[in-house]
Amino acid sequence: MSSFIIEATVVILLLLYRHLNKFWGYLEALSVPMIQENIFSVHKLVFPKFDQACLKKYGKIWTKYEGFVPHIFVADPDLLKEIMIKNFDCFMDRQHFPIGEKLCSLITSRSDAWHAMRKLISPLFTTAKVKPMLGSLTAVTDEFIENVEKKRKQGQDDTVDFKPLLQYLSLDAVASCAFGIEGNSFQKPESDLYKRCCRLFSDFRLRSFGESIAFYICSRIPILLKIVDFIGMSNFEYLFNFTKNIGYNRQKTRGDFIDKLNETQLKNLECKGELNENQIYAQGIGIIQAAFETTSNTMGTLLHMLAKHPEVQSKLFEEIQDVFGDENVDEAVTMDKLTQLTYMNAVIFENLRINPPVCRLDRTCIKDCKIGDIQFKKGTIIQIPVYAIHHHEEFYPEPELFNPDRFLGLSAPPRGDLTYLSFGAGPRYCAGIKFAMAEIKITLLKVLRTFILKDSSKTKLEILGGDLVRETTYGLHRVVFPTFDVACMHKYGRVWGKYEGVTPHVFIVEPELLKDVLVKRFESFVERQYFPMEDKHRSLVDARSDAWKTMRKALTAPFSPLGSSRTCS
Ligand code: HEM
Repeated sequence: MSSFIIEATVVILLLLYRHLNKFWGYLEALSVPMIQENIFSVHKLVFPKFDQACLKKYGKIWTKYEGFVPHIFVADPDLLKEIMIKNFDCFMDRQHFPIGEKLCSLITSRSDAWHAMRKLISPLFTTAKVKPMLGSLTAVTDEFIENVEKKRKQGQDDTVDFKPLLQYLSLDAVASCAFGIEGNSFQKPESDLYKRCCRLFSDFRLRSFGESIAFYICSRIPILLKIVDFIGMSNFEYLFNFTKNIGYNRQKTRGDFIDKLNETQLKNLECKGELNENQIYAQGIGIIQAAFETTSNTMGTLLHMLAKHPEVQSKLFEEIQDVFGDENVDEAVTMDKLTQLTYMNAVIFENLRINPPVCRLDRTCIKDCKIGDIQFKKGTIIQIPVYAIHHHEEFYPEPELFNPDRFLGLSAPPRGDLTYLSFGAGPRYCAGIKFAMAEIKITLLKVLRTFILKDSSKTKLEILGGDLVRETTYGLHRVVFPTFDVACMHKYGRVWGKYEGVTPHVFIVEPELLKDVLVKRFESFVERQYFPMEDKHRSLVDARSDAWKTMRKALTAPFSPLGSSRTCS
């Protein structure tokens, strides 16, 4: 008996040794740079910046072992095309986390389950499906604007921290459009739903040396991940029950995401379908996980970039005025109008290049496969350093420059060469892009019609370290000033008036009337607003009537008649 135990132990140890060593020497043989991981400082590591430094130092491919698992980092667009598109069947899955089949949504699903889930979810966020959601989106953005204004008044020096407000907005948008419920996040900012959504991301961050070490050990022995809950399983469980409850209690159909889940479950009961009940209602986790932080993060970084780049802000405002004129946005928003905002597309795409909310993508090799000189072994993780690719000089000259003109004329993000990866690539491309773009565009146009975003010493955007989902979280503070002119135009239309003391002032935005004042009837509006000063101090800028004519004639320098005010003579 005792010899049997010894033999069995030896066999088990040999099998374990063989299993753990199945990749022994694999990365070393690839003859590409291999890096060592500093396991003591993962909590301090800012992954996007670290990847950027690696790309610069090692070139477009580098590798490392995470425990016994080989990771290959690929920043080469041609190789990425092979992995993400041409050989998709060998690299279909994302990196696996042990969350169990019950809580597995489209995001975390693998192989056959992924096919069935994608078939279920893809048709739910097409342009035709997003159209009827525009009303709900505008209502949620109205509430957002009201709350920004409230916060601005409550705070000092017009500073508003946009981060939580944008999170409420994106949560309420998905709650109302997909789940058919009122999120009410602005009224109940500490709701369980909101807190769970935040924890989906914050629980996945390492904050200390101890957590770095614990995660290092647990990630090498996956069964421990189920005991030491690094993933935040209770958040997944909460969102699963949240979705199922809404599904079960739905009285009237609305043609939305929840109806689709219920419909699929009903068919399932009639004859067994490709997905079981758990897999169907787990999709709620995926939709919230995919929509919440990505969209709020994008809108936050966008507002940040616009505060830092007033020239882009003005150009965008002009485009919004061209498309919407003095129409009430709530009534005028249509998919067609949103499509006409082409400069806005370019601004959004450029912001997502500089600040991609998903800074790294990954794939697992599920079948041995050779591409070029590289033999990919089943079980290898492919890491795609999106942030580093987007900030690489070879792909984007002057990569740190915010230049929306790079994407002028594009109605969708570039998908040709794989140097632009904000929404991913290949068959696992983002399934909610149409919804995300509509939400971002409506928010932007409402913000810019109500406020002017200004930079201040408090304007801040930072990428937090130790983020294991590789999804960055930014702390955002901005200064906003509602502009009197913009607010009035919104309220009163293209012409309005006021008295300043006893002097009447007429404000004109109407282009035809402006043409009359500035050009056709120039003789009646030659002078700028009068400020008392001695005539001998008046230059061309403040000269009056005849004096102006004489000076203007004498000066040959180019001089534009554009001015902000004219006095009627
Ligand atoms: C600006 C906002 C968004 C960004 C930047 C974004 C980005 C991404 C990225 C990078 C991926 C991974 C793609 C890959 O692995 O190749 C992804 C996947 C996904 N996104 Fe989005 N997303 C956004 C908004 C949304 C919204 C609002 C929804 C839903 C309403 C959504 C639903 C999904 C789903 C379901 C997946 C998983 C697709 C699959 O695995 O087949 N996303 N998204």
